[in-house]
Amino acid sequence: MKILVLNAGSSSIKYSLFAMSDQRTLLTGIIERIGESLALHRYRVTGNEAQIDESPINNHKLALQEIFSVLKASGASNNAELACIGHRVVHGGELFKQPVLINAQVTQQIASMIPLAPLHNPANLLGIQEALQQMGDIPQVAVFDTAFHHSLPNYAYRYGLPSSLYKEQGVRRYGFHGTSHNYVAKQAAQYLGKPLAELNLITLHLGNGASVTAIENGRSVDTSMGMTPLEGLMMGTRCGDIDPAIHFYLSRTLDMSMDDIENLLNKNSGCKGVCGENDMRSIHQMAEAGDENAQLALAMYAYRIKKYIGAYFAVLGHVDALVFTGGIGEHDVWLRQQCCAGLTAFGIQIDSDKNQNPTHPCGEISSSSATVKVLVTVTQEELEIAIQAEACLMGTNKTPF
Ligand SMILES: Nc1ncnc2c1ncn2[C@@H]1O[C@H](COP(=O)(O)OP(=O)(O)O)[C@@H](O)[C@H]1O
Ligand SMILES: CC(=O)OP(=O)(O)O
Ligand SMILES: [Mg+2]
Repeated sequence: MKILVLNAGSSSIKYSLFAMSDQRTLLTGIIERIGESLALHRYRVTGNEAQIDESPINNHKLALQEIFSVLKASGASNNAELACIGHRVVHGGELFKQPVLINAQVTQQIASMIPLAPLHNPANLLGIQEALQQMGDIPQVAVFDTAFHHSLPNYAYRYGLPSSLYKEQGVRRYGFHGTSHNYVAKQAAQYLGKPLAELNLITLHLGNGASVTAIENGRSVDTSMGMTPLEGLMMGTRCGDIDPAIHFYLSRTLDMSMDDIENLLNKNSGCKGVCGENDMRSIHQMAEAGDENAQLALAMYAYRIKKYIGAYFAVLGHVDALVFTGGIGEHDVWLRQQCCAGLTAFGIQIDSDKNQNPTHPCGEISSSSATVKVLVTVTQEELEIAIQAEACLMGTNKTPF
């Protein structure tokens, strides 16, 4: 059985084709900068050279057409062999606690959640619609970022706002990156040789978007992102936790519209707002060259993570392991050191040699005397989506959370 996974973001689409018998990747690619003058398409058919193509791709529809033509030309699959297409859908609200086979009603329900995820759900829906046009009646499965966090207790997911806003408008914490938190938690359990249901973990997904999750006995009990992916850690371009009164202040003193503020907080804040750059590798280069704003952005980024580690220690009482993942969590040696520094009282201590070069796909970087393991795990959101889509398709899908 082969499964194609589409992870459509606002300006990029990642895709992977898997052979499910041994979870092998047959083809994987990403189109970035969709809508800009030159989009960048990188893909690789396993066993062949990576291909890079720069050309204008004006919209998601064209990007998807390109993906399907690569898929067909690669010979990696044809329509007959493709069992289903799995989609990452960011917001599933309270409706979707597990993956679901997509039909017209599900599509409409995902659309109804656009106000809760205006930057993500429209792109996910486009992916679904285009796949339908391109591939006809091949089954499609939606796998939700929010699903893993359905186990949050009400005192963790409710905001201190009037109950009617929760009951009538759905204003609550949902949490995101659930597929990744779930995947790396399973990897950590395997590494530690214990059932996930017996483990307390703090998982840190640090990519362009970033979130931390407190996992108690294998279930998510708190997470840093909120009603939308804007809350929590400071991110590449998103502000994370801020005083909500800043909104009124910006509106009254700078006459900013709601759209201006939304754009500012999502796209021009976080590291980009502080130092003008959102890519962590570039921020390090700037900091090393003496740029004080870049140095400040790094210090703020690490400090926010450390505060959440402390908070989730208090939530969990006992922690078996911290798990770093995402492009930054997997690669940024300095950052891992920085956000664990000074936490020996919690049992956290990093071995700086191991931290330089953690083993893949799951490496331990804590010192041998530490009571809390610190792990670096490569996340595979697309593979996890394929695994969950297969279970959904085969009807073996049980509510896992
Ligand atoms: N070697 C590295 N050191 C520090 N940061 C890195 C490194 N490699 C990638 N990153 C950072 O990872 C981030 C992207 O993470 P990724 O998980 O790929 O993003 P996405 O959320 O889009 O999946 C970028 O900020 C990038 O700079
Ligand atoms: C939900 C979210 O923040 O996703 P991403 O990190 O892909 O932007
Ligand atoms: Mg990622």
